[in-house]
Amino acid sequence: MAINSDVLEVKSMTARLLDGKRVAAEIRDEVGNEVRAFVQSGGPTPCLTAVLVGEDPASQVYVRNKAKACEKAGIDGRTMRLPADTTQIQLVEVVRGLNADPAVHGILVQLPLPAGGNGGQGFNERAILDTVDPNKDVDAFSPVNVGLLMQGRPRFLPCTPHGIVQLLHREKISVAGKHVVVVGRSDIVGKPMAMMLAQRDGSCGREVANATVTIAHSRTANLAEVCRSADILIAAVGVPEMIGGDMVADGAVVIDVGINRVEDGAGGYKLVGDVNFAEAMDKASAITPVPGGVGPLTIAMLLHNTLLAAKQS
Ligand SMILES: Nc1nc(=O)c2c([nH]1)NC[C@@H]1CN(c3ccc(C(=O)N[C@@H](CCC(=O)O)C(=O)O)cc3)C=[N+]21
Ligand SMILES: [Mg+2]
Repeated sequence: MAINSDVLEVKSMTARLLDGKRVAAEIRDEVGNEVRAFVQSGGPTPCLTAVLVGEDPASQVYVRNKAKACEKAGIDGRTMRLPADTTQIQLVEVVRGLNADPAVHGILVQLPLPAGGNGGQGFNERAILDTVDPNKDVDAFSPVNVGLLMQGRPRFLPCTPHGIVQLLHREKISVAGKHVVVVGRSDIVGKPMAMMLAQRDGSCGREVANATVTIAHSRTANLAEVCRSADILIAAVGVPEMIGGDMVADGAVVIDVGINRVEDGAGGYKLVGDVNFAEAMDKASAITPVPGGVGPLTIAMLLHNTLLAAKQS
């Protein structure tokens, strides 16, 4: 008997893979070209300084990746390594020193700060981030930059949400009029992401705007149902594979922001997202992988912001 797909009603589809790694490489090349042109025209070599407190293995990997990416783009990428027993006052002083250094255009305090830091008391993270000069705040974490973003006149766009905007734009996925569900309400991803996609015009990056946005979180009632109502589902919760196939509508676009290190059963670890990839793959029309999705875009947009900071200095 001939197989007639209309009759069989083929339910399972395989999603298009959104190759964040490739798009990030494209953006890094563009930034590299702009850096060269800027320096050739007499501008200073853009300089990003990451402050790394303690020896968290994941943070070491990220900071090393940032330094490598800077170098390739012609950006002076520096890392200040401070011991885990650095005090709050010392860390604030380090940030003030970087604020005052005209050779430094971008400052990034790598998070999380070590839990037992500041002589066992833990750091006041907010106070440290608030110390970063808003003109050098390439993470866009400072209250001034969050406020400017909220008002639709951003100075810097936060790197992870901006990376997602770039990915959607370059993959020609329109958000206008669509229902976007952002799962997670962090200051770093969830909150700014929702704001950026809902804005009226292109102020927060390209033509990615005018979405109808729902922010869902751990206290959302009927979370699976809310997620299933999304045309575009953005998962930023930090819980490994929390978003199952039952939470994804047929044909939805799935953006997985999670970077979770879980044991691989062979004594090592592997990276998984917040989305159950295999399950979501059968439902979604397009999906980002982990690794190779949103993570590399975050770094590419950090380079972009560092160039912007140098140009504005
Ligand atoms: N002040 C500050 N700014 C940040 O932007 C910041 C931070 N602190 N703390 C940690 C998070 C996390 N983050 C990532 C960046 C790149 C990858 C990345 O490149 N991921 C690769 C895999 C890397 C790996 O092998 O671990 C990928 O997804 O393909 C992941 C995560 C930036 N963060
Ligand atoms: Mg999936």
